[in-house]
Amino acid sequence: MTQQEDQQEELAERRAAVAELGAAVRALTDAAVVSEVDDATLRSVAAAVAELVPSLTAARRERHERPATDPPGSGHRWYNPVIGAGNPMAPPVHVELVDGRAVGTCVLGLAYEGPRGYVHGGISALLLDQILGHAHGASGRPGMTISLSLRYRGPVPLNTPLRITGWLGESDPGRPSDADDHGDDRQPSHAIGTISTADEPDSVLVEARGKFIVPNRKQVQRIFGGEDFAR
Ligand SMILES: CCCCCCCC/C=C\CCCCCCCC(=O)SCCNC(=O)CCNC(=O)[C@H](O)C(C)(C)COP(=O)(O)OP(=O)(O)OC[C@H]1O[C@@H](n2cnc3c(N)ncnc32)[C@H](O)[C@@H]1OP(=O)(O)O
Repeated sequence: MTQQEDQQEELAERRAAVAELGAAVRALTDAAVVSEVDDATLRSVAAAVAELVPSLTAARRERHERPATDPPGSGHRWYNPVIGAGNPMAPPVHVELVDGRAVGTCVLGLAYEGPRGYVHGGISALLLDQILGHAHGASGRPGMTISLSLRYRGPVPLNTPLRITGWLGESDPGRPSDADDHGDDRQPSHAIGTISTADEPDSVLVEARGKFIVPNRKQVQRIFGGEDFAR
């Protein structure tokens, strides 16, 4: 095996282990929010879970440090709170690009509840921000959200397969392209997204409009310390 194949195998192993833990803790979170067992059982589970923490934090990363799952250039985000298999907070949403559109699918359990039986509006905003980000990134230039507005048209049901779609709209027509010495065109992109159930994809429950920019070199330096933020 070449050294590169060795590294690929190691990375795949790491990602599989990370996804395994993510799924197990996600299941624990779901169990914690649906559980109606007696208080003594809740307390004994709490104590058992607390005992597990030090075995994970024995080797830890800090803010700005890359996890082993996301080597430079991979563009991966295994702990992303929406799509990351390693993040128990993430449903996770599975995203595919279909004809230039980003299409996400997921089922949200009771951990994401807002109105009883339905998804919290902030969670809908989180999913749409992500999917708009994918629609923008599909153009080859991943960016950052500078504005996001939502219209909640109908309640989004929990425990129901959902479909989240994002695509790019027209850019600001009147805005001059004042390309500066950092080489960006400083034209925010407009992205549009919707959430519906998988069964009724044409019935829009939430609609989002967002603007994205590609940070220029100075901004990347200021915010991310110069590292290519999207890779
Ligand atoms: C991020 C991860 C990427 C991972 C990629 C992986 C690959 C997979 C692909 C895809 C999936 C990705 C999915 C991610 C989805 C999640 C996205 C998020 O949640 S992003 C976090 C929330 N957003 C922020 O935190 C921005 C916070 N805002 C700022 O930091 C500043 O406002 C900033 C840097 C954007 C501009 O600040 P100044 O001080 O440099 O510039 P000023 O003076 O304020 O701007 C003047 C005008 O010029 C525009 N402008 C500034 N910079 C621009 C630029 N680079 N391009 C175009 N216009 C720009 C501004 O919008 C403003 O316009 P006006 O007055 O509002 O109309």
